[in-house]
Amino acid sequence: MSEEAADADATDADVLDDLFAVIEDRKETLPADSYTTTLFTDEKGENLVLEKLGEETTEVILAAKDDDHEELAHEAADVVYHLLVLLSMKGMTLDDLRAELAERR
Ligand SMILES: N=c1c2ncn([C@@H]3O[C@H](COP(=O)(O)OP(=O)(O)OP(=O)(O)O)[C@@H](O)[C@H]3O)c2ncn1[C@@H]1O[C@H](COP(=O)(O)O)[C@@H](O)[C@H]1O
Repeated sequence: MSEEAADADATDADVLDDLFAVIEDRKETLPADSYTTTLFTDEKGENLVLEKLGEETTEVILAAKDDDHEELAHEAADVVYHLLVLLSMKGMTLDDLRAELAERR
Protein backbone atom coordinates (compact mmCIF):
# COMPACT_ATOMS: atom_id res chain seq x y z
CA MET A 1 0.00 0.00 0.00
CA SER A 2 1.33 3.46 -0.86
CA GLU A 3 2.07 5.97 1.91
CA GLU A 4 -0.75 8.21 0.68
CA ALA A 5 -3.23 5.32 0.73
CA ALA A 6 -2.06 4.28 4.19
CA ASP A 7 -2.73 7.81 5.43
CA ALA A 8 -6.31 7.74 4.18
CA ASP A 9 -8.98 8.10 6.84
CA ALA A 10 -10.79 4.89 7.82
CA THR A 11 -14.08 6.37 6.56
CA ASP A 12 -12.56 6.32 3.05
CA ALA A 13 -13.36 2.60 3.08
CA ASP A 14 -16.89 3.64 2.11
CA VAL A 15 -15.78 5.97 -0.66
CA LEU A 16 -17.12 3.76 -3.48
CA ASP A 17 -20.53 3.42 -1.81
CA ASP A 18 -20.59 7.15 -1.11
CA LEU A 19 -19.69 7.99 -4.71
CA PHE A 20 -22.33 5.63 -6.06
CA ALA A 21 -24.93 7.19 -3.73
CA VAL A 22 -24.01 10.66 -5.04
CA ILE A 23 -24.34 9.42 -8.63
CA GLU A 24 -27.77 7.91 -7.87
CA ASP A 25 -28.82 11.17 -6.23
CA ARG A 26 -27.70 13.19 -9.27
CA LYS A 27 -29.74 10.83 -11.49
CA GLU A 28 -32.79 11.41 -9.29
CA THR A 29 -32.53 15.15 -8.63
CA LEU A 30 -30.63 16.39 -11.73
CA PRO A 31 -29.06 19.45 -10.08
CA ALA A 32 -27.64 22.15 -12.37
CA ASP A 33 -23.86 22.61 -12.57
CA SER A 34 -23.27 18.90 -12.16
CA TYR A 35 -21.15 16.97 -14.65
CA THR A 36 -22.99 13.81 -13.62
CA THR A 37 -26.33 15.46 -14.41
CA THR A 38 -25.14 16.28 -17.94
CA LEU A 39 -24.26 12.61 -18.47
CA PHE A 40 -27.80 11.60 -17.47
CA THR A 41 -29.61 14.36 -19.40
CA ASP A 42 -27.62 14.66 -22.64
CA GLU A 43 -29.22 12.48 -25.31
CA LYS A 44 -25.71 11.26 -26.14
CA GLY A 45 -24.85 10.82 -22.44
CA GLU A 46 -24.41 7.06 -22.60
CA ASN A 47 -22.08 7.40 -25.58
CA LEU A 48 -20.14 10.12 -23.74
CA VAL A 49 -19.63 7.73 -20.82
CA LEU A 50 -18.55 4.91 -23.11
CA GLU A 51 -16.11 7.21 -24.93
CA LYS A 52 -14.71 8.45 -21.62
CA LEU A 53 -14.21 4.86 -20.46
CA GLY A 54 -12.23 4.17 -23.63
CA GLU A 55 -10.14 7.34 -23.31
CA GLU A 56 -9.47 6.98 -19.60
CA THR A 57 -8.55 3.32 -19.99
CA THR A 58 -5.94 4.30 -22.57
CA GLU A 59 -4.64 6.90 -20.10
CA VAL A 60 -4.46 4.18 -17.42
CA ILE A 61 -2.34 2.09 -19.75
CA LEU A 62 0.00 5.01 -20.54
CA ALA A 63 0.40 5.88 -16.84
CA ALA A 64 1.15 2.23 -16.03
CA LYS A 65 3.75 2.06 -18.80
CA ASP A 66 5.36 5.22 -17.36
CA ASP A 67 5.20 3.67 -13.87
CA ASP A 68 3.61 6.99 -12.80
CA HIS A 69 1.66 6.00 -9.69
CA GLU A 70 0.07 9.41 -9.11
CA GLU A 71 -1.19 9.60 -12.68
CA LEU A 72 -2.27 5.95 -12.58
CA ALA A 73 -4.40 6.58 -9.48
CA HIS A 74 -5.89 9.71 -11.11
CA GLU A 75 -6.81 7.95 -14.33
CA ALA A 76 -8.03 4.82 -12.55
CA ALA A 77 -10.36 7.03 -10.48
CA ASP A 78 -11.72 8.56 -13.71
CA VAL A 79 -12.40 5.03 -15.02
CA VAL A 80 -14.12 3.95 -11.80
CA TYR A 81 -16.29 7.08 -11.68
CA HIS A 82 -17.47 6.60 -15.28
CA LEU A 83 -17.96 2.87 -14.71
CA LEU A 84 -20.23 3.61 -11.74
CA VAL A 85 -22.19 6.14 -13.83
CA LEU A 86 -22.60 3.46 -16.51
CA LEU A 87 -23.86 0.90 -13.96
CA SER A 88 -26.35 3.47 -12.68
CA MET A 89 -27.49 4.30 -16.23
CA LYS A 90 -28.19 0.61 -16.75
CA GLY A 91 -30.17 0.35 -13.52
CA MET A 92 -27.45 -1.69 -11.89
CA THR A 93 -25.79 -1.18 -8.51
CA LEU A 94 -22.47 -1.76 -6.80
CA ASP A 95 -24.02 -4.95 -5.38
CA ASP A 96 -24.18 -6.37 -8.92
CA LEU A 97 -20.46 -5.77 -9.22
CA ARG A 98 -19.80 -7.17 -5.74
CA ALA A 99 -21.85 -10.30 -6.52
CA GLU A 100 -19.92 -10.92 -9.73
CA LEU A 101 -16.57 -10.48 -7.97
CA ALA A 102 -17.67 -12.63 -5.03
CA GLU A 103 -18.62 -15.48 -7.38
CA ARG A 104 -15.04 -15.56 -8.61
CA ARG A 105 -13.51 -16.12 -5.19
N1 LIG B 1 -15.43 11.28 -9.33
C1 LIG B 1 -15.87 12.14 -10.11
C2 LIG B 1 -15.26 12.36 -11.39
N2 LIG B 1 -14.19 11.78 -11.99
C3 LIG B 1 -14.08 12.39 -13.18
N3 LIG B 1 -15.02 13.34 -13.33
C4 LIG B 1 -15.22 14.26 -14.43
O1 LIG B 1 -15.05 13.53 -15.61
C5 LIG B 1 -14.58 14.41 -16.60
C6 LIG B 1 -13.42 13.70 -17.27
O2 LIG B 1 -13.13 14.40 -18.37
P1 LIG B 1 -11.64 14.63 -18.80
O3 LIG B 1 -11.13 13.38 -19.41
O4 LIG B 1 -11.60 15.87 -19.60
O5 LIG B 1 -10.95 14.78 -17.37
P2 LIG B 1 -9.66 15.50 -16.97
O6 LIG B 1 -9.34 14.96 -15.62
O7 LIG B 1 -9.85 16.99 -17.10
O8 LIG B 1 -8.64 15.02 -18.05
P3 LIG B 1 -7.51 13.93 -17.89
O9 LIG B 1 -6.71 14.30 -16.69
O10 LIG B 1 -8.18 12.58 -17.71
O11 LIG B 1 -6.76 14.01 -19.16
C7 LIG B 1 -14.16 15.73 -15.93
O12 LIG B 1 -15.14 16.72 -16.18
C8 LIG B 1 -14.16 15.34 -14.48
O13 LIG B 1 -14.55 16.42 -13.65
C9 LIG B 1 -15.79 13.34 -12.24
N4 LIG B 1 -16.87 14.08 -11.91
C10 LIG B 1 -17.45 13.86 -10.71
N5 LIG B 1 -16.97 12.92 -9.82
C11 LIG B 1 -17.65 12.71 -8.52
O14 LIG B 1 -19.03 12.88 -8.69
C12 LIG B 1 -19.51 13.74 -7.68
C13 LIG B 1 -20.61 14.58 -8.27
O15 LIG B 1 -20.04 15.46 -9.20
P4 LIG B 1 -20.96 16.47 -10.00
O16 LIG B 1 -21.91 15.67 -10.79
O17 LIG B 1 -20.04 17.25 -10.88
O18 LIG B 1 -21.65 17.32 -8.98
C14 LIG B 1 -18.32 14.58 -7.23
O19 LIG B 1 -18.46 14.91 -5.90
C15 LIG B 1 -17.18 13.65 -7.43
O20 LIG B 1 -17.05 12.92 -6.23
